[in-house]
Amino acid sequence: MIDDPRLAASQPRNLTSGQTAPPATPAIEITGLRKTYAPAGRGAPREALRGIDLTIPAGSIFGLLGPNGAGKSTTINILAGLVRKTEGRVTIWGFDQDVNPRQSRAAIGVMPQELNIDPFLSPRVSLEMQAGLYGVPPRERWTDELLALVGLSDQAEAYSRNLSGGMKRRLLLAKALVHRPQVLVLDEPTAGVDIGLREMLWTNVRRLNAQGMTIILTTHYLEEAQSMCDEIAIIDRGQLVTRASTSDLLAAADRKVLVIDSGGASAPPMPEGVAVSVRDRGRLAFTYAPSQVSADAILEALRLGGVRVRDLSTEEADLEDVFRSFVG
Ligand SMILES: Nc1ncnc2c1ncn2[C@@H]1O[C@H](COP(=O)(O)OP(=O)(O)OP(=O)(O)O)[C@@H](O)[C@H]1O
Repeated sequence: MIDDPRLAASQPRNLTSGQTAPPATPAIEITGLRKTYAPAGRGAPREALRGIDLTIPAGSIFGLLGPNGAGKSTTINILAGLVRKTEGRVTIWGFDQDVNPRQSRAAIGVMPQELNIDPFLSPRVSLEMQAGLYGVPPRERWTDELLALVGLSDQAEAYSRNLSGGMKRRLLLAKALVHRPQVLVLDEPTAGVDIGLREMLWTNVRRLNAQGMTIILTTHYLEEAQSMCDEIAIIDRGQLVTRASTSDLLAAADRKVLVIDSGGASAPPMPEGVAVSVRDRGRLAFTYAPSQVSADAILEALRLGGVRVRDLSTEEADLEDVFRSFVG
């Protein structure tokens, strides 16, 4: 069920000018969220969300991760008011979606995955119309600033159908910001985009976040989530499997790699739990769980085996390891 964005509240909050401090309440509070899609034809109903509880603190850059079909888009579409939840409670910037639908809608802006742009409107007209739909009075609009922010000032009057795919994405970001939402949701914003657009996006995200905007991000690029997000939730098959700060998740991954240049010597017997592989230029890589085995034990095994260590480096776990440990 698609709701009409014209129902949104007409009170833009001047967050990006730094007027609104984050509230004591979280940016988003989700409790017992369930979504069952009605069956298509004679098929079975599809349970996309099976009881999600999630709190997203104000001011964070929050990553919502999960494999295909996990329920990320369903969650985001419920937050955006585009999909009706089956059960549960959703609060955005302190406003309960069911009690204060207009205020909760006005507090959130969503940059969707799909390029849903009217081909016959220019970026300027698109932004003005979007601002109108959100009830932003003309004197409070920031169309020129937004066009500059996303690097579309030169294309402001062009037909949107003549914009490149990357430019359309820039316009989607600007559209999500017309009503100066406190919470910005980016649904797979960098899927298939070039490096220039990525950089523009991350620069803007960091800038908006520094000004107090809460950012929620879904992405399949885990290195991007690792570098951008303070906190991460992983969902799988409609359920929350973990939620923690990025640094705590990485620390808990319990995986390290010790890489040595042995001058071509092969690996001697290793303590239990150490996996050996060969890297480029014959370097040996020892993967181990720091909670079970110390680097010292590996070096001692090398010494006992008569292997000289010419050079040595270590690698920490990354978000990919964390992700794999939770969703296989
Ligand atoms: N409109 C719909 N009607 C029926 N089932 C749907 C609908 N939208 C999503 N689903 C189903 O709900 C489940 C969750 O889908 P969702 O799109 O939320 O996952 P996702 O985590 O965003 O996946 P992806 O990373 O592939 O975009 C999937 O099984 C999907 O097939």
